[in-house]
Amino acid sequence: MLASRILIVEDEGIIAMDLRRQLTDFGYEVVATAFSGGQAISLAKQHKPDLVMMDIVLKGEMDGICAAQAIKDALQIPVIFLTAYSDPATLRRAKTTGAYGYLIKPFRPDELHASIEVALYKHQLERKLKQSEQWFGKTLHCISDSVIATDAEGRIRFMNPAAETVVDQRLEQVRDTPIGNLVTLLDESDRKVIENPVLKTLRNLEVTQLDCATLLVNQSGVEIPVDDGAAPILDDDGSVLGAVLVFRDISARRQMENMLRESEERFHSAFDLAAIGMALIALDGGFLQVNHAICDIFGYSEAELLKTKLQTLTHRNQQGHELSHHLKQLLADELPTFQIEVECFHKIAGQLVWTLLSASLVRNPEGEPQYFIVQIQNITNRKHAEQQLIYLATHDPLTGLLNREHFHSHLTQALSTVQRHDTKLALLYLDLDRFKLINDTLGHRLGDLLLQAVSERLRSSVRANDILARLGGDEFLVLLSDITQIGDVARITQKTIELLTQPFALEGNDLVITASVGISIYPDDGKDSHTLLMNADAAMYLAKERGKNNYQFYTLEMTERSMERLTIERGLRHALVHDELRLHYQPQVDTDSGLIIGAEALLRWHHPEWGLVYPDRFIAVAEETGLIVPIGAWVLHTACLQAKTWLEQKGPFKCVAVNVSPRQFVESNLFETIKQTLAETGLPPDALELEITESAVMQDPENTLRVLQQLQALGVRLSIDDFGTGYSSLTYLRRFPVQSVKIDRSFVMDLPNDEGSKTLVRAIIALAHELKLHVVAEGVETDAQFSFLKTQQCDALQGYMFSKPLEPQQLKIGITTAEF
Ligand SMILES: Nc1nc2c(ncn2[C@@H]2O[C@H](COP(=O)(O)O[C@H]3[C@@H](O)[C@H](n4cnc5c(=O)[nH]c(N)nc54)O[C@@H]3COP(=O)(O)O)[C@@H](O)[C@H]2O)c(=O)[nH]1
Repeated sequence: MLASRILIVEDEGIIAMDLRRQLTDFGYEVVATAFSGGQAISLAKQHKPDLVMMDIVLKGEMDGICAAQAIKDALQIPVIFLTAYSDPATLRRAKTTGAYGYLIKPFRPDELHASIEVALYKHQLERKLKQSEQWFGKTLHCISDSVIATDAEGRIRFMNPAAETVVDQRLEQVRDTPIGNLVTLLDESDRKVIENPVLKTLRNLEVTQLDCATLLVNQSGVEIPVDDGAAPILDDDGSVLGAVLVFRDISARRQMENMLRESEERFHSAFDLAAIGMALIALDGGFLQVNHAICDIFGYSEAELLKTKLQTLTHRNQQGHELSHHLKQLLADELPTFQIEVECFHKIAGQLVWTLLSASLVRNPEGEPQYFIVQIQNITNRKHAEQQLIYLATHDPLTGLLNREHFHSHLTQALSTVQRHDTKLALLYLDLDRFKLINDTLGHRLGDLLLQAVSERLRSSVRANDILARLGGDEFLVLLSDITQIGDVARITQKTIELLTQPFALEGNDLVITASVGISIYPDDGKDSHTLLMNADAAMYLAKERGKNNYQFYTLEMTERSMERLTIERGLRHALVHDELRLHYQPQVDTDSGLIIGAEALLRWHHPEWGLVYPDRFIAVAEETGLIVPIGAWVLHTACLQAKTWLEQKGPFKCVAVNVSPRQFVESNLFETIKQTLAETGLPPDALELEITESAVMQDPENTLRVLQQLQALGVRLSIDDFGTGYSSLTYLRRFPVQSVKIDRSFVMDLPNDEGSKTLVRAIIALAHELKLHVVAEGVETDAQFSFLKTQQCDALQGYMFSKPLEPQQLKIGITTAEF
């Protein structure tokens, strides 16, 4: 332990030396000896001793008392006076310096030692006390709680800055005033004045805590909510020194509490009155709190729902599993919130409710999950509307069968399944025969009813897992799955065709219809939906070509035919634009005079690579694709222009015959086209003869009749081509306004040897003449045929015997058969 350091102030050298010796003997360190007051002050500043031993009477102007005062003020170093004087005046002066000892010379060494030790101990105690006071003072200065201390009479002795702010007074202004004068306390509930807790504490010497909501009215009259309490300050012996009042401005806390309460109220009213369902749900799924809307959604009362768990209401389908998964993610803090559409059970058994469910998790301040907040909206109507839209987008509205697009996705799906199971699929492409005829003659309403009835029959003819679709018009698709034997496909198809041929009784009509079916098999005829569909279509075309009302399996040749058809279609489009079409003319000669009285315009295609292409190769494609309409218009215009030049030669030439295909009747405004062509070319109407086949008439008799009547009124001549090949020729001869019939080449071919042909040709000519119709025989190749036809008084003849079809400049009008 270090020796205490002492400064001696003594102007008598011997005494000073003696004192130094004594002090050293006691174990103190004498830092210096001063001989005057001034020297004492400067040495004290220099050495900062623990104690000063100060003589009172010193040489010089400053005595020891003044020097001690200066040292205490500047350095707070304790001083012990050493003096030979003990008169009251000196003692009084010495006392005012707060001296730590007063030794009267001469003093004993043990007296000196004891005085020094007491002084040093006392100073040390004081210093610690001061430090402690400073520490507490600073603390009180910094804390946000208000502290007011009073003496035992309740007079204010201390106030920290926080208290000064609340009461709106400085300590200096209110020191020693009774605490009751400084603050007034009110009970917030009844606004009655409450006794200051300090006074109660001083009376009872107990801690007083105010338990009511208290308002402190400060010096400015401002009311501040506080929570406060007072405690007595007791001396070690238990005597009361005063009391301390501690209070806190709780305005901010109140504000927070109010905000929280309001927010809770808002939440509760929002919760209860919300138009959408809201619920607080426990972590195990049990409903903790529900509002009216959620009860309405599920049909349960609040009490019933509170006994229920969310998982018992939700469907155990994929969305139900997703919901459970998302709730777990919320618990694991992997999601902040989520929204999901879930199908739920209504209280009414069997009734399902579609809901949009949003959920988030509430955690306590420690982060532990408490409960879920769930919002539930009833979206059943929207879902039904969506389902309706999906249905409309995927189904044919007339028959309720799948539409083309949706069938495609079903087919693709079926293909991927069948690929895994290594089985076969059969795709049936079914087209009703002559449906158009029914539609046009009996009206679209009946046509629609027929399509619906056909759909029903198709439904009844396939198994539940087979897929049916309507492609549009009168085309249907059937996908037969799990095929093991191709024979089964044939049987099912035949059964379906037969089923469709049973009459349909619709609105008093017994309608008979047939169907042509093309079949493609997976994987033999294609491995993807597009190829299978294309090939079934090709097979269906063959079924049509083979007389309709039958089915055909796809073969490779069909693809070749399809490719050919496609190539021709493309080529024809090109030909139209690039002027590759030509007309050749085959003369028609008067049987009696042998003069050329007309010519049939026959279409040729001068293909840049293929050379001359005959119509047998492309007319069918032109008809199928509708290209016959623009091509036919071109033929009409070209033939009329040519006929006009021949007419102008003033010879026997009467008219040009132009073939008109069935589709021109159906798809173009044929009458207008012809009328305009005649007007543009200047050809008289009766110099134009239109050759229409019986099939054209049969496809749409009503419409054809109407157009023919218009054309007749215009003055155009009409001829039935290929006469005799159709089955209702005679009927139509009577009904239609034709001027001419053309005996088909197939009857002329076997003349005059074949008795049947002879009989038929004879009958046709007789009948036609009976009806005042002009008769032309085509395909006349031999003299024998010519002689027979001449004998039968056939009016005109056409055939290779006279001329093959020629380019227009080769045809010499006015020459006789003899000159060919
Ligand atoms: N819609 C349209 N059809 C047209 C048009 N041009 C022709 N066609 C039709 O194409 C079919 C084939 O015609 P084509 O190859 O020109 O054959 C015609 C004659 O060349 C052929 N014919 C004439 N005389 C004889 C003969 O003595 N022997 C024999 N083997 N063939 C002969 O007959 C065809 C004319 O037949 P038809 O029309 O029935 O009078 C054909 O069906 C044409 O109609 C067109 O512009 N539009």
